[in-house]
Amino acid sequence: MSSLACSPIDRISMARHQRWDPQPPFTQNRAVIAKPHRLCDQNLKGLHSPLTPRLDRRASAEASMEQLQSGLGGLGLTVSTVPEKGRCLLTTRDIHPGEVIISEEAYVCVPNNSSSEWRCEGCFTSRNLKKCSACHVVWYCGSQCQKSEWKFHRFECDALSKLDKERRKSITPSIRLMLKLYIRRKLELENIIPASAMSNYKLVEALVSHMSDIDEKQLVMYAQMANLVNLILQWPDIEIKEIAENFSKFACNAHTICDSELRPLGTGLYPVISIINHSCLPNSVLVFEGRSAVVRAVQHIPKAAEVLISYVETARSTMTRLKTLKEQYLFACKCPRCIKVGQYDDIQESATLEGYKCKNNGCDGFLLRDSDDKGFICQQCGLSRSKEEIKKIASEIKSLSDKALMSEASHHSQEAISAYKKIENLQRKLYHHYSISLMQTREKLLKMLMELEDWNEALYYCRLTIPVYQRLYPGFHPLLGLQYYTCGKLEWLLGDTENAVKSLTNAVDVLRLTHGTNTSFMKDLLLKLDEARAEASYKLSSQDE
Ligand SMILES: C[S@@+](CC[C@H](N)C(=O)[O-])C[C@H]1O[C@@H](n2cnc3c(N)ncnc32)[C@H](O)[C@@H]1O
Repeated sequence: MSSLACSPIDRISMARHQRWDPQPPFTQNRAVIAKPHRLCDQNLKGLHSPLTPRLDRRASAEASMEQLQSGLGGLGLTVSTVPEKGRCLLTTRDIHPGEVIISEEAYVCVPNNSSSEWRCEGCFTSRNLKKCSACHVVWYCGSQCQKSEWKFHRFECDALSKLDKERRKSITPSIRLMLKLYIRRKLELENIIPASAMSNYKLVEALVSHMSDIDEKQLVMYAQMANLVNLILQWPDIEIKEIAENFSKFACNAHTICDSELRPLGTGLYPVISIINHSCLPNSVLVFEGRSAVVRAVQHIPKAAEVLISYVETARSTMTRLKTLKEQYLFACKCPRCIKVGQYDDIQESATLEGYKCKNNGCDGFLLRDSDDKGFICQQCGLSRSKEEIKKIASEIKSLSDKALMSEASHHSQEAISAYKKIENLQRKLYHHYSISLMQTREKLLKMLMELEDWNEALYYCRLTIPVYQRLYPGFHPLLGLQYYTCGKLEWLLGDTENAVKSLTNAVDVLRLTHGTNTSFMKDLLLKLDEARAEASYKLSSQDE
């Protein structure tokens, strides 16, 4: 009773392994603003100073805040302000694990299209696409999506169609998100799209921009991008300075929209969910159902507690997380994990995740630099490893990585796999078995082997990653649930029903909290678990007979 109705490759997640891309848009990560090409003159004057506050603007902001509070009140939530963090979202009731805290439609969103990948403007699918025949920038899967987007695209299409071919090529998703933001504002002002308590331009105005904290280089980039937006729209009532500030808002407030398996699809602005602050030990998780953002509790959240999600990959050393948060979100995290920076436990954890292993294969210790910086000493057995030996292995890994990347680029999968296997071998000698780098290589192999439908080998590498996932993502983390799911699907496919039941059960235990149970993704998982259970009991009863 196998469920092999569709091809196995469809049944197994792959692209979420993209999360290790050096430029993440990964899951809860915020959007990365892509640099536009070939831009016109800059206008930096006064960009550092805040926009002139007007009295009427302040009054209407206060009114908008009151409406927001009443909208949130119905959900058992409230907005407050805390020193050092700014606004924050608090609960006014107990929230149970798995409960939806808030869900929000995108105020504006765009697919992350590039020169090599396109998605439908409406539903983000990459199948059966047709280009807009007027602007040649936007794609649709059919007339339904085209119709639903038309009220926005009407204006955008008109503006984009006037650009020459070269300039159209410089239209990045970030530029399009900004165009759509101004179009949405216009539609709201003209009452074509009604503003509501939980969805209006005032909420965008209230977002943090950090304009006075960002460096000159970044400002220049935002000014260039703002110029381009201004040039495209040519509307008299928008200021370059305000557009630049909105780009800065995107950088610390926009979210990467992902599918259920956390594969990035697009970028969206969710002004209410953007009130939620960060913790490296979050009590909630943000997932997407289509273009809607959904925040679910992953633990019990008592009344009057702050709702917290993670903006960054939590499976990183404290130093790495702090650096990323500072660079991208401009704050120093003081969450319960980050305040431990420099303490012995934290040093041990960082050295395990990102450092080297003991030379003695039987030893589980972690290594720290010796006092004269000539090498590293195992903190458990005292054995030392020289810098030269480490450098030698690291340089072998580097040249193999170059080779693997070249093979991948030229679609020589077998060559790439063989190079990655060699890398994995060397990394096992170099890094601790909980190392993130080693896990990334195994993820890479898992993904490539699944593409080649080598299920046995894929399962081998998948199983190796599970203990690392369990350590890196304690509690209820969607990535842990998804890894169990991949493992369960491979086991089921290979006829290892007993283990498939265990892995799929583990997946359900995590994912029902992070993803709920109503989506087609979850219904599919629950169905697979039922089928695996039925097959396992059938096998058992056949053995008894
Ligand atoms: C998406 S906004 C969150 C809402 C924001 N506090 C506000 O007032 O609108 C992200 C910004 O909030 C602040 N923030 C978020 N989490 C924080 C934390 N744990 N500690 C300090 N500041 C934080 C930082 O300024 C960050 O750039």
